[in-house]
Amino acid sequence: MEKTFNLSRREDGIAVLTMDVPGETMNTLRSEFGPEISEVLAEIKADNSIKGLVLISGKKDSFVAGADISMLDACETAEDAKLLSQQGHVVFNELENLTIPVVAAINGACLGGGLELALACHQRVCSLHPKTMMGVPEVQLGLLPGGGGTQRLPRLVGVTTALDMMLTGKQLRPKQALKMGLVDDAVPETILLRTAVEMALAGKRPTKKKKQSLINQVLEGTSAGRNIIFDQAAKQVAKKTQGNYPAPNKIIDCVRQGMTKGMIKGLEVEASHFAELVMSKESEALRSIFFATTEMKKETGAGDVEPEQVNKVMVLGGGLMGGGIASVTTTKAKIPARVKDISETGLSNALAYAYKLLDKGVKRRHMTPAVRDNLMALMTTTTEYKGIKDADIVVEAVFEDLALKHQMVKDVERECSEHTIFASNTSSLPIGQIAEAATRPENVIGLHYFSPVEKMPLVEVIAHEKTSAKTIATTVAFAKKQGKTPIVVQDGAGFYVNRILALYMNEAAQLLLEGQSVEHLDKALVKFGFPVGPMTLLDEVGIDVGAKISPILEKELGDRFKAPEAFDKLLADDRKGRKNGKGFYLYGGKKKAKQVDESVYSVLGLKPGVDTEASEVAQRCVVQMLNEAVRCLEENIIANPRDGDIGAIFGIGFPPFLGGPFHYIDSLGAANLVKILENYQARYGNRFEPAVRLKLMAEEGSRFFG
Ligand SMILES: C[C@@H](O)CC(=O)SCCNC(=O)CCNC(=O)[C@H](O)C(C)(C)COP(=O)(O)OP(=O)(O)OC[C@H]1O[C@@H](n2cnc3c(N)ncnc32)[C@H](O)[C@@H]1OP(=O)(O)O
Repeated sequence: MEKTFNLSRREDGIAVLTMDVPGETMNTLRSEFGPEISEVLAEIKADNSIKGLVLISGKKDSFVAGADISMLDACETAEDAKLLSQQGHVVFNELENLTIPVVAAINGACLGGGLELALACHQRVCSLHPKTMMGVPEVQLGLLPGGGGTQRLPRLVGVTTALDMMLTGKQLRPKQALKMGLVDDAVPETILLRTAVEMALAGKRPTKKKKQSLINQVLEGTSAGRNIIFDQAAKQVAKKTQGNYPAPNKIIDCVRQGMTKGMIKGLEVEASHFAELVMSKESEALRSIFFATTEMKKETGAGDVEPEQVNKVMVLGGGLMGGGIASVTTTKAKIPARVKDISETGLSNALAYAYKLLDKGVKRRHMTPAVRDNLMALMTTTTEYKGIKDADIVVEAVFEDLALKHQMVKDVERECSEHTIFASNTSSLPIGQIAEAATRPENVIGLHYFSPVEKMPLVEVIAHEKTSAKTIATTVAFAKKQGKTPIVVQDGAGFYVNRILALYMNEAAQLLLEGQSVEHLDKALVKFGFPVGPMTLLDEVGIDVGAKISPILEKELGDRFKAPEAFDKLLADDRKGRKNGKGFYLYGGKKKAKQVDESVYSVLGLKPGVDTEASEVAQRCVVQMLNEAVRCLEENIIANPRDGDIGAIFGIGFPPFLGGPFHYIDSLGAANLVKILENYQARYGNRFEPAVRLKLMAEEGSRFFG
């Protein structure tokens, strides 16, 4: 079998151990490497001519991406997982206990177990390559660093910094890593190996500890101080996770026990907690998201049709969405974008949007002012159709008005080229209706972004029946260059995400009208696992936007989408939400904590009654979303349950620890969900009628995933 580790000896006495997993684009750690690495370490220990060791990756631009997640998925018992962690401890301890200096030379992704491997070396030097990132993202998989990271990281960079890294899973750039003492040097890739060799030749030197503030020295230097840190961390975790994610508290416990009772005890606790987490349903759900998104990275959205190159983009409309779309085009995809708006105000908004994003990067030292200015230069503006003849794709982000979009289609076909794609950012209008104005309907597609554009990873790529495969493939590739996760959905009012969201929001509105308070509704759904509650979301999206979409959905999809008429009173009272400072909550006040605008009850003619059980409130809203997701699948709006899960998680923040609507239905059981829906149908009406496919699955006892 081809070896993963290759040991080469240099004349200066430094040995270079190169890790290069055969046939893989990334190095990952697997238990099968155990015997091979132990053999190599024994060879190194036995060879007195070796004065030092450099560990480097044989991959082009990645070091080690962590433990092989598929290996973790294959664990059948907690004992299997615990053994993996313990094996890692043995190998990393053996590496750390070598008497010769060991230096990790890091170029590219150094994540999870990969960073833990580097932490077991005596020193670390990384390259300044754009892909060089270091972090322990295990928490995003519902796990914890199980290769000694919970013990070595705090001892290297301090408890506070280590907890921040482990509880957020943040990935650090070279200069950040150097500043915090995670690495001893950060150098151009061309001299990475040479620098590592020089460090090894210089002999073992403890990594320079970063200077800590006096208060941090006290907090971290005493058990009482550390307990304050741990207790604070636990409070923040409870607020952020609402108790839905077990990993963060286990991370805190590993660090607490290790710092209190020593590293050996800490490693024991780490292996036990790691094992429990590998077997947890939350981690299984989060790992499924990793596998899904990794698989989606390779898909063109149109089979084996190759995308066209997009070299120039035009954005019609410089508003909130247009500004965001132009910004991610220039700052992420690094493609020139020309923004057209009818007013200079709109154009300046788009420029300001991009500048604000980029300047944040400068302030965080992620980029230099020169890079910012170069990227800003990629965005140009116009109030005329000038300088767009060579646009490869035009993204329109104008008002949700069909006639206006028809005019845009005609303008673009007149002013641009025959190959130019017309992509509409419409959130609800069927693309087929927009394409009716086109002489080249094969070039018309939907490209639906979510607000805020720079933060929400999902885009829906909506093909109408005449959209060409080339248009789909080109649009999908373009969205990926913008850093988006695209799902290809079929044409239909509300497409997928807004369609399942609409029923969820309508049910929240019904509950409000039944006397539930605004804050209770929001707290119930946040407790369930959503990032924000439905009333907050309506304020953020815009009550007027919701009111515009509802009738379109009701007309196309049926009465179940009928929004409560009482909500018309909100618009009559000019309540649009955050955008005009008047909605379910108060805006513009000095108080940090959001406050409900109590006057909303009188506008709706309500007196809040007794808030019922939060789980019941959440369930009524969520089962509406689940049921409609199944309908979207049976109508082929979405291609498969995987896309439905990713769309809901990345588009509206469906709780990731549940794996998405379809994974959640599997965990609930189709029969159980049908029973809940039929119970609600009897109590609240036919809007709860179970989807046909769901009833069939209930009868068959089938699941969406194996
Ligand atoms: C011991 C404990 O601490 C446990 C751990 O270490 S848990 C693992 C922690 N590591 C991670 O969570 C990193 C996961 N990977 C990524 O975030 C990304 O892959 C990347 C940032 C490293 C690279 O991203 P990108 O350049 O977009 O490349 P792909 O995502 O497409 O990945 C390329 C191929 O590598 C495979 N891969 C990457 N990481 C892992 C992993 N940890 N386990 C298994 N496989 C991994 C990925 O599946 C791709 O494989 P393919 O055959 O090319 O499809």
